[in-house]
Amino acid sequence: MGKGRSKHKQGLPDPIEMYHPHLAKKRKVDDDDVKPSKRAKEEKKTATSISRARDNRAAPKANGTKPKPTATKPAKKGTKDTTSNIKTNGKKAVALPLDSDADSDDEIEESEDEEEGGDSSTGKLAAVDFMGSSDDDLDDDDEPDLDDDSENSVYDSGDEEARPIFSDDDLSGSDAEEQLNAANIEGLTRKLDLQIAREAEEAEAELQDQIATNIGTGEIKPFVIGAADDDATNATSLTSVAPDLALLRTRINDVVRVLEDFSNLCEDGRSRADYTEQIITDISTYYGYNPYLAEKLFDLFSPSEALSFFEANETPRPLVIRTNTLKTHRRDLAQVLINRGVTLEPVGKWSKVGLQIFESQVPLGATPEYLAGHYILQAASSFLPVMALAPQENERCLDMAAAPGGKTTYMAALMKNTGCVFANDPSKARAKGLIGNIHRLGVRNTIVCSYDAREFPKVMGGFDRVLLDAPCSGTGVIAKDASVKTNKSEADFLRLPHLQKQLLLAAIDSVDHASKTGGYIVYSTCSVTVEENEGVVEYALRKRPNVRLVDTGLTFGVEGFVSYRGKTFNDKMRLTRRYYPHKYNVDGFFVAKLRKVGPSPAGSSTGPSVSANGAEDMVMDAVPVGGDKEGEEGAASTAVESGFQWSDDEEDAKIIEKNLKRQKRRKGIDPRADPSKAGAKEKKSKEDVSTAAKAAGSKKEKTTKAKGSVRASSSQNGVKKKKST
Ligand SMILES: C[S@@+](CC[C@H](N)C(=O)[O-])C[C@H]1O[C@@H](n2cnc3c(N)ncnc32)[C@H](O)[C@@H]1O
Repeated sequence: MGKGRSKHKQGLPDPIEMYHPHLAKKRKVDDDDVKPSKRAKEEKKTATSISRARDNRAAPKANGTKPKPTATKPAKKGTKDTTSNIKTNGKKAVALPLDSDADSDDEIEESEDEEEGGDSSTGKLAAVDFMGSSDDDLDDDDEPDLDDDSENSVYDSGDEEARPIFSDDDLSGSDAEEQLNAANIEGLTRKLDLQIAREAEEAEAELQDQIATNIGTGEIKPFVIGAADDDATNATSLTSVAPDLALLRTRINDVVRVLEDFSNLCEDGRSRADYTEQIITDISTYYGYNPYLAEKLFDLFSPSEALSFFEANETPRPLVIRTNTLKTHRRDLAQVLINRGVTLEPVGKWSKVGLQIFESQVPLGATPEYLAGHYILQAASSFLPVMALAPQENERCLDMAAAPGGKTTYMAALMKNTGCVFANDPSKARAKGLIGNIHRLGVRNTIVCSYDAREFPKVMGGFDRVLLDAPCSGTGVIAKDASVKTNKSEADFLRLPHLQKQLLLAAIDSVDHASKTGGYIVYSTCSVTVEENEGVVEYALRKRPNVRLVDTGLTFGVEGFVSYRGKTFNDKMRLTRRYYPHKYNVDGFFVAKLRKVGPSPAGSSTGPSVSANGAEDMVMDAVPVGGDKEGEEGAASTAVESGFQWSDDEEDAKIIEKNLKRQKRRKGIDPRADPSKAGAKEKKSKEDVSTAAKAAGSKKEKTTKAKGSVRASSSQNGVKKKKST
């Protein structure tokens, strides 16, 4: 487990270098250069190897070919300290910076800091000792390690110093001088040989580089489009069923270069659109995307950054676990897992609960600690919306789309099992996983319910904070689910934003603007498209003038778009945060935080006027699981030609109505049948919700009762609810 995974730390990264074929190739030469361990020992380790390691680290990915990319392997960020299973971070001290962050939002973590002694240096030393103490049976050096760090190590094991080849102590008098000369000559000759060999290698690599990319001194223009047009066979070979991937890759690189220096490199008579069209065709063939999605994703970035994004989607993100602070401390968990043969390191300074796993001798989903709920396997980026939400103790919070509960259980942990979390998910199958996680992790302040969240304001409101981690197209998690490449069509990018907009309005309407401690809504998706993110937030800002965008409080992330392809968004959209795999080595994600400053407009707290059974069908279709052929056809009729489009309310309504009718027909229900019958079904469906949700009441009149149950739940936890509900 963990082998072959990227070893780059997640989150706030070292400076990112965008993909560049030359650099990549050069870097490969450098990498090869340092490979023979003999040479590594001969050369002085310190300054040179540090700078080389840094260079490597700054280039998380490079040129690659499919299906087995020949890419330079992502350089390892950390150096494995052979005295423990903790990775160092290119620093001399092996200290595990556990919980060294000054800010603290949770008592357990604070107490950890206190335990470490207040003095940060002491704390670090303690951590060193702690890690060192567990080294005896942890040395996995015997294990053939594909990801052996030694190549890129900044330091070898421990603090072992680089020893000079010649030591004064070994030599004396003229004998010594002779020996010295002989040794010197031998040493110098060897050094010279190595240097010559290296130069020859570099020259060869450069030559290959030039041949592959037609770069030369920059005077030769890539002849990419004409080449394909003129030579039908060549064109076919690049785009046919079995395309020549190496050639395709070369052409992609060349077109990127042209697009980034268009006035100098374009062929006569060729427009930017010609090149763009070419590269999108090539990218979809090379990486296996449908052309619609390839274009949509390509448009988000500069050409070279787009290539980095597509490339990053070809490799998995590191495995991360979140410490369940309801049951343990990260330091303790780390130690136990290290003892089990897990190589890990804190996920980054930005999180006090995440551990990034590099290697494991045991299945992490089946350790006693896992079963006891000491941790949950959770992608690093999915910590972020909860951190932005920052739920407080004793608050009443709603997780609108909660299954399988990674975020719900994190919320409960931050609230220290006080107050109340309503965890909602309309998919009963997925809700089972949610309930399982809640039990395993020892969460006691959460009520599970199963509504179409668009109905939530009708069911109950007055929450201090609402998290809407919306169903989405999953364009941020393509590395995890490659089916997204082919099964997301234009129809999905119409249908999903409609649903997301309605869900966001419902989230806003469920919040108590007068909350003493909160009044916040966090909207997140694991998608990077603008329609599902800024587009949805913009719509909500327009429809609900009683909300404002506020700072997410997250310490890293790219600013959201304030304008995109001719559409201008609210100026505050820059407060939203985007996360990209190629930039932070995390899943693609979007996080926006809103504050409700006044009551929602009268009559606004309703979702679409649909029956519950119809709504549930809609919900199921909205869950990101493959393309719905029927849906595609239906929505395609309203689609506009361009790759990027905005829909209005009228369009929303039409699409929803169409979908509902179709779903009813599929179920054998006449869509024109008497709605009162649908009402009967609605009643039945509502009877199905979990017992806890029933207590909350499925009708508005029952809201007061539901709130009573919330109070009961809170007091069960021995906590007095501050705020009157
Ligand atoms: C991105 S997943 C949520 C992941 C979850 N927040 C977590 O961290 O484990 C989106 C969820 O939205 C749910 N969903 C789909 N349509 C919905 C709707 N209309 N109302 C509420 N939830 C919905 C899906 O069942 C799915 O579980």
